[in-house]
Amino acid sequence: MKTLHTHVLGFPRIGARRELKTALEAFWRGELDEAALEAAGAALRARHWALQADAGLELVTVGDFAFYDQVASHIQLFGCEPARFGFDEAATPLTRYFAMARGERGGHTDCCAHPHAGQHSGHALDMTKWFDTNYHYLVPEFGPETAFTLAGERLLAEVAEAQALGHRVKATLIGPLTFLWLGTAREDGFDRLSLLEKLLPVYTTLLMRLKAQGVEWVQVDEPILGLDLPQEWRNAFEIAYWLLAQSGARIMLATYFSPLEENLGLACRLPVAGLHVDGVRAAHELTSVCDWLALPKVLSVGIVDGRNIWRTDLDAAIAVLKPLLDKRGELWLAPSCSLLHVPLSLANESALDPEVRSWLAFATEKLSELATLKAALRGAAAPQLVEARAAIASRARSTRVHSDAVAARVQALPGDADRRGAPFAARQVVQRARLRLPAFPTTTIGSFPQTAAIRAARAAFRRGALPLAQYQNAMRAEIAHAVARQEAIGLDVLVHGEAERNDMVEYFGEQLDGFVFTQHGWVQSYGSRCVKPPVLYGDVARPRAMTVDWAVHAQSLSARPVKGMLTGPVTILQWSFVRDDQPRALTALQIALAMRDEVADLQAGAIGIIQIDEPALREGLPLRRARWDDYLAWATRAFRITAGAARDDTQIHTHMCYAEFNDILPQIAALDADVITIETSRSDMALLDGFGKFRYPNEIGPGVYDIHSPAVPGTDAIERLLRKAAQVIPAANLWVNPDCGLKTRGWAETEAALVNMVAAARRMRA
Ligand SMILES: CN1c2c(nc(N)[nH]c2=O)NC[C@@H]1CNc1ccc(C(=O)N[C@@H](CCC(=O)N[C@@H](CCC(=O)N[C@@H](CCC(=O)O)C(=O)O)C(=O)O)C(=O)O)cc1
Ligand SMILES: N[C@@H](CCS)C(=O)O
Ligand SMILES: [Zn+2]
Repeated sequence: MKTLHTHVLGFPRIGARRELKTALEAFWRGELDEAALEAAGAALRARHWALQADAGLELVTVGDFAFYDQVASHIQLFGCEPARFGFDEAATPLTRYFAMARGERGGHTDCCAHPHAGQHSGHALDMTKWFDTNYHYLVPEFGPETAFTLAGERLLAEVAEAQALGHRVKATLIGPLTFLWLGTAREDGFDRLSLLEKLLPVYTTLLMRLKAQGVEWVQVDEPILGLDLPQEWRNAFEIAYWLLAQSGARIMLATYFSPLEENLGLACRLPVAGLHVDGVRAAHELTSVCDWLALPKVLSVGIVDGRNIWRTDLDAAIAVLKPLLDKRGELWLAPSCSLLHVPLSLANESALDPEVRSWLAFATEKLSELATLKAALRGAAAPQLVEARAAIASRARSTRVHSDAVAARVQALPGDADRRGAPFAARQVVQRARLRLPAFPTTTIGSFPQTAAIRAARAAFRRGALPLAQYQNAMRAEIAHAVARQEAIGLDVLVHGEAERNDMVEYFGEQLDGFVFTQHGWVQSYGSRCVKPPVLYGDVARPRAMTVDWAVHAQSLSARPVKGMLTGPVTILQWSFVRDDQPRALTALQIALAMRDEVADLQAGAIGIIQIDEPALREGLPLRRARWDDYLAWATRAFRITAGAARDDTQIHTHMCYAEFNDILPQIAALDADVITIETSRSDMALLDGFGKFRYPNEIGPGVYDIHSPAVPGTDAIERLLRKAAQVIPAANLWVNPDCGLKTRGWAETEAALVNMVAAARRMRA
């Protein structure tokens, strides 16, 4: 008799109507107390466990819920809150949790971070990308003084909560090695791995407590097994899991996002009861894992894509799974990774194009796919299989996916389409003559505060309560307001402020052919902040100009240059759900061609400076270094093709934030943007050293203040950073700007900060 089980590694927690966001933000505003916030969390957990149980999952997953971030929850669970916060005994766990997440002044509002020498002791934990996803986690801080205790009871309480609702439980934990890997050393040279010895006993105690509480399986996530690991980290796995095995808990070791490659044998050897592998990104390894993983260890196959929203081709999946099942006699079926990275449900997507909708599966629909696969593999009747087959066939033969015009344009693309006319040095001369900017020109990154009024106007427009013309007038007034304030502040290069954009990617997706967008397809980006990634289903084309009217309007209001503002092809690709029926490189090229036309139209509209944002260029790097070159070649070419429409006297800017750039500096230089603005303030300009050493040839705007905090930087502090920057970059090539856009900030602090920034630039000129 063959055994089949279905499970999930994790489930979205934000709620179908972003109930978690609403509750959190009300709590932070002081409108909800702790008990009410806890009740909102419990209601979401109960609902999500019920969805899992209703889909026939024998075990519901407990421990994937977090009020802000699952890594932060582990910091509390293991009692390693950084001492710098100086929490007093009276502080409740939730107060401490949100202080770590948002800073003691509650200012953390955006995505990226680096330790900053000048920050106050209660500043928020650093935040960075979770592997190659658009989710951001809070970075644990480790040092020789770090101690671990089983401090948080929340996980055990959630287990009891699920059991009280009648569920059988699989608990989920981040594994000890991944937890240490994801952290940062508070002092240079400190080896995080040296903490393993202190950490393991706490894991063992926790595993024993979970077992005693009746938890049948514990999923322990070690996604770092898909990375190029130093040998000492690989060695540590054997010792660590031998010790954890002493707990007697049944461990399902979970790997995802990347093939195991040289770690495959190691993962299969570890003394655990089961191994989960990513059957989408590491499909080619399934046979080897099946052979190497000795029975009676359980193999869990992540056969349903947890990172994308397409329906699974169930026949193809069955063809993969059947031989594995025949060989092993037991198989667990799951999504490839946690479903945190996809929206919750298609149920409320009434406005979605019905044909495209039939091709999709969000988290809830992925649960049904698991159920159908289980039934089909058992030989039971699975009527859903028929419907699924029809949808897959409809997508494969749809004439809407392919456009002859797009294919012809790609085919006819001249070999030099990714080249500007003259080299940078010559362009710099003509741009300087045209723009006549002072030394240390000041600018901002694009967005100004997305105020409640702006969002309310857009919400009213979408509801049909505000006519298009009135909405457009409201946005034009916001743009005029932003331009006037920038002139008053004394900035040299202005922006229109992006008031009309819901999101820097969704906005373009909505206007391009080949995309559809959802009404409720929210995916958590960090904390309460969400994004609604567009769905890129077909060949991309630009039916009409997307930003020109707004930019020309802004430019008409000022004699100073206004930067046109575009999102680059790699970032649009990276932050959308993209088609899986052609290489990402080709999709990026199609987007690049559409954005190239926008560059040409802005230029024709007399916009002399155009910024093409590529904050996701670094994030798109494959997790394995061996694949970097291929990715970087097509990604940088896509950018250059977009920029390639610019004349020599049109200045092309690009912007990147939250990334470690030093390992891809040659490729950043190869973008050949005339100016790059990057996030550097939180690293105290350390990030700029690489650009200096590399002798980065073009102009640079190193961010001089952190936009994640409401704190207003002083003129002296900004000047200090600029002087530091001028030591590594020729002063003639330096721009002055904040780290990133200001959309999450309020106007009062924005204005005060920019006034100081302009004053610092003037001092530098003097
Ligand atoms: C720069 N970042 C981005 C990433 N990915 C993107 N796709 N976009 C990005 O900008 N990844 C890395 C970082 C992550 N940083 C952020 C920062 C901020 C947010 C954020 O604020 N998200 C908003 C949602 C933004 C949005 O789409 N707004 C829409 C809808 C607004 C809305 O919720 N409306 C309400 C009604 C409001 C009212 O009546 O007043 C509703 O519809 O119910 C819009 O402006 O129209 C968030 O709120 O989470 C995300 C990532
Ligand atoms: N132009 C965008 C870039 C964000 S990374 C903004 O200013 O918000
Ligand atoms: Zn940015």
